[in-house]
Amino acid sequence: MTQSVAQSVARMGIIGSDGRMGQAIAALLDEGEHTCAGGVGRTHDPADLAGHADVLVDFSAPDALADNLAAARGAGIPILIGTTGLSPDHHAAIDEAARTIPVLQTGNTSLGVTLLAHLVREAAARLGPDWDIEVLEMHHRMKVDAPSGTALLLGEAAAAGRNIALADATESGRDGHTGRRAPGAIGFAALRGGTVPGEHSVIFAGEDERLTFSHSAQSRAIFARGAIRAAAWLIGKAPGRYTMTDVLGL
Ligand SMILES: NC(=O)C1=CN([C@@H]2O[C@H](COP(=O)(O)OP(=O)(O)OC[C@H]3O[C@@H](n4cnc5c(N)ncnc54)[C@H](OP(=O)(O)O)[C@@H]3O)[C@@H](O)[C@H]2O)C=CC1
Ligand SMILES: O=C(O)C1=N[C@H](C(=O)O)C[C@H](O)C1
Repeated sequence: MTQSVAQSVARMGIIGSDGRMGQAIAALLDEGEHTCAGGVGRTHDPADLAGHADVLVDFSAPDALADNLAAARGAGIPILIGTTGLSPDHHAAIDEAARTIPVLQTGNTSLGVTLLAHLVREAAARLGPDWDIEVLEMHHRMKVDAPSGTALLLGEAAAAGRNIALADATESGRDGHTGRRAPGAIGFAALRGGTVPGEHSVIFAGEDERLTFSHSAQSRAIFARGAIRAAAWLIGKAPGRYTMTDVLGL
C-alpha cells in the first residue's frame, strides 16, 4: 500500500458485485483506468477478494459490514463503504477499523450531494432555528432502508450547522395524531416507487417564505464514478476515517 499505487492502476474488489451498484461500478471500471479485482456476493468470503485487491468497495448490506471490515483489515487495505442503513453499532465498528486502515463511509458518493451537504450546513447556520428543516427523499421501489443514507447525511449537515446532535432533533415516520412539530426538529419523509435512482430535497420553511435545496440523480453512474474516484484516492492514505469532502477537496 504505497502512494505510487494510488497514482497508477488500482485493483478494486467489489462487495455486492451482482447488485445494482456493484454492476454500475464494474461497468465503469471496464472502460476506465482502474481494474476490477473481482467481486463477491452473499455466499462468498470477502477475505479471498481482499487478498488480491488494492482496495475494497462495499455496496452490499449492513449485516455484511463486520466481515467486510475484517477482510480489509486482514489484508491491510483500505475500504470504501457505500452501504446504507447502518446502525450506531456499525459506525462504532467503522471507527474501530479506521484505527488500523483507511476507511471512507458515506451515504452518497456523488459530487453534487457532497456539495449540497456543504450548502445545507451553511444555510442551517445562517437561517437559525426558527426555520423548520424537512428532508424529503424518493427512491426506487427496491430500496430497503429509510430514511436514505443521503437523507441522514443531509440531516447531519443541517444539525452541524445548528450545532446540535441530529439524534436529539430527528422527527420521522409521522403518521396519525402526531401533535405539533417540535421546535427545532429536523424532519424526514421518504417516498418509494418506480425506478428513481435518488431524489433529495432539504426544505427550510420560515415565516411566509421557503427555501429548497434539491439534488436529482439521473442514473447510478454518478455514484459509481464517485465511488471509484474515492476508492483510488484512499490507497496509500494513513489509517483513519475519511469523507467525500476529503476526496473532493470541497
Ligand atoms: N453511498 C452511495 O452513494 C450509494 C449507496 N447505495 C447503497 O448501496 C447498497 C446496495 O445498493 P444496491 O446495489 O442498489 O442494492 P442491491 O440489492 O441491488 O445489491 C446489493 C448486493 O449485495 C449483495 N449482498 C447482500 N448481502 C450481502 C452480504 N452479506 N455479503 C455480500 N454481499 C451481499 C446482494 O446479494 P443478494 O442479491 O444475494 O442479496 C446484492 O447483490 C444499499 O445499502 C444502498 O442504499 C446505493 C447507491 C449509492
Ligand atoms: O439505495 C439506493 O439506490 C441509494 N442509496 C443511497 C442512499 O441511501 O442515500 C444513495 C442514493 O440515494 C441511492
